[in-house]
Amino acid sequence: MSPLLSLRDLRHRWPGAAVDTLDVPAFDLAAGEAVFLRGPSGCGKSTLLSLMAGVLVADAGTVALLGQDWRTQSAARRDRLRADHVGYIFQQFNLLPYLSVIDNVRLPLRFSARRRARCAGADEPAQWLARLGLDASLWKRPAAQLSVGQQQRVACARALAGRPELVIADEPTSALDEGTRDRFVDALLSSCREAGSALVLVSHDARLAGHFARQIDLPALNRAAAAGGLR
Ligand SMILES: Nc1ncnc2c1ncn2[C@@H]1O[C@H](COP(=O)(O)OP(=O)(O)OP(=O)(O)O)[C@@H](O)[C@H]1O
Repeated sequence: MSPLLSLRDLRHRWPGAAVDTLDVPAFDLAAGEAVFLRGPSGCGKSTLLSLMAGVLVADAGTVALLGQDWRTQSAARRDRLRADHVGYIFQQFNLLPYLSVIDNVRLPLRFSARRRARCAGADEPAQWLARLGLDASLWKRPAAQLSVGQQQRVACARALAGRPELVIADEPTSALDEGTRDRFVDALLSSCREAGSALVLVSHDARLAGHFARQIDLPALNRAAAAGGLR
């Protein structure tokens, strides 16, 4: 079966930089697979996530999601592909603060007919909130009134709404305390399994790696790091 996400001979250099940030010969992610991506600060983890989601386009090589290379798509087509197939959980959540919790979770469905069609029912956004342990008394509140841990659960429910094939999480636990962190990662992993979504999660926190069957050390994968370009 062809992979969900396939990288081949990927090269990326930021404008003005003297060396490549990333030079990755090969990486495949299967449908529904969960991967923990780690590496020291500045090694290119967030850059790689942006390339996987088609937010950035590689200078060379292939980054294909569902067989479609981001580099050969127009900007409008990339936006469409991302809205249809990718859920993104940001370090600072990026919720709309004055919108209610439930409307934040519904947002991706407004931008994607495909994700609307994949919803198990009209109340799927509410089901993800419940699944992630967010009390129903909070669902109509503006997102800004929630605690950091609660907002992070809303961000996960939003990423999962409409069951995108790929969920990307960039340091989603950095604002959480230690006890909450393990529970949060377990809830995210089991929710992704239930949604059938693959997960790429980046964290500095090596202790979280134990939750994942597959772990990737980015400097080991990245020829630019081996060449001494970055570090
Ligand atoms: N918008 C940008 N413009 C130019 N250079 C950038 C930009 N974003 C990142 N970089 C550079 O690319 C390299 C990798 O940065 P990136 O944010 O991907 O690393 P990271 O591993 O995610 O770091 P951290 O763990 O600290 O978040 C760094 O040298 C950084 O300075």
